[in-house]
Amino acid sequence: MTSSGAFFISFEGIDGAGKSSHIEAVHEALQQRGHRVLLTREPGGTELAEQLRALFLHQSMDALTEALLVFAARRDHLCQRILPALSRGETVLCDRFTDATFAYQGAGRGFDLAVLRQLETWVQDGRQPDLTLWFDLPPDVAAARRAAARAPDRLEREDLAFFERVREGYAQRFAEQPARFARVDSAASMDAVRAQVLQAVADKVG
Ligand SMILES: Nc1ncnc2c1ncn2[C@@H]1O[C@H](COP(=O)(O)OP(=O)(O)OP(=O)(O)O)[C@@H](O)[C@H]1O
Ligand SMILES: Cc1cn([C@H]2C[C@H](O)[C@@H](COP(=O)(O)O)O2)c(=O)[nH]c1=O
Repeated sequence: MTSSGAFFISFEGIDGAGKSSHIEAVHEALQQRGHRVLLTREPGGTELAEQLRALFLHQSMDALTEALLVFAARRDHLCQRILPALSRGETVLCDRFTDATFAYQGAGRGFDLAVLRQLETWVQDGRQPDLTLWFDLPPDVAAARRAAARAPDRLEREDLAFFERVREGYAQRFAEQPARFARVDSAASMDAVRAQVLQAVADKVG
């Protein structure tokens, strides 16, 4: 929590795990409790970062380029939107943040974690979410949900083994920083997932 009483909450998980389906419920619950809320996403959230997102999702590139693009987008997003919102006392709900980079580029692509840690330090200067909701779901279930919902983008065309590694990457971050994370069993029904999510937010925000 910042000195102004605002919270920074991130939503994480493999593609199709259910983040987007529940972020709006958190938004509404916090607004009903009187919070002013910034709802945003990564990569994205600013004009520049949204342009980087379009490149990231649709152009092929190597893992270092992926990492540099998402951290460049993150730097702009943090400086232009997230930090100013927190300073104004707004609570920030962010659909993905740096745990995604460790999970996708680190665990998924096998990119050097030490380099990612260095980039994380330069770009964020110690700033981490106050709470990270990790929507955890087996990759085969997530793939079936995605297939029923939409056409895949570049990352979503990766195979199940890739998403197993990404899931393991999230589990690793969870193990390293348990106080920051709440694991959500995303295999449960929509209503049961929403209840877990709202409880985790209430436990943190009060
Ligand atoms: N608990 C659930 N039970 C059944 N279906 C679900 C559940 N949660 C989400 N879904 C469905 O799964 C699909 C993917 O969900 P959603 O778009 O919220 O995932 P996501 O984590 O935001 O994915 P991405 O990160 O790739 O955008 C949607 O069609 C959604 O309706
Ligand atoms: C922040 C971030 C994201 N990604 C990947 C994860 C997803 O496949 C896409 C974003 O799409 P979504 O529908 O908004 O979830 O980008 C990544 O690989 N690395 C990152 O740091």
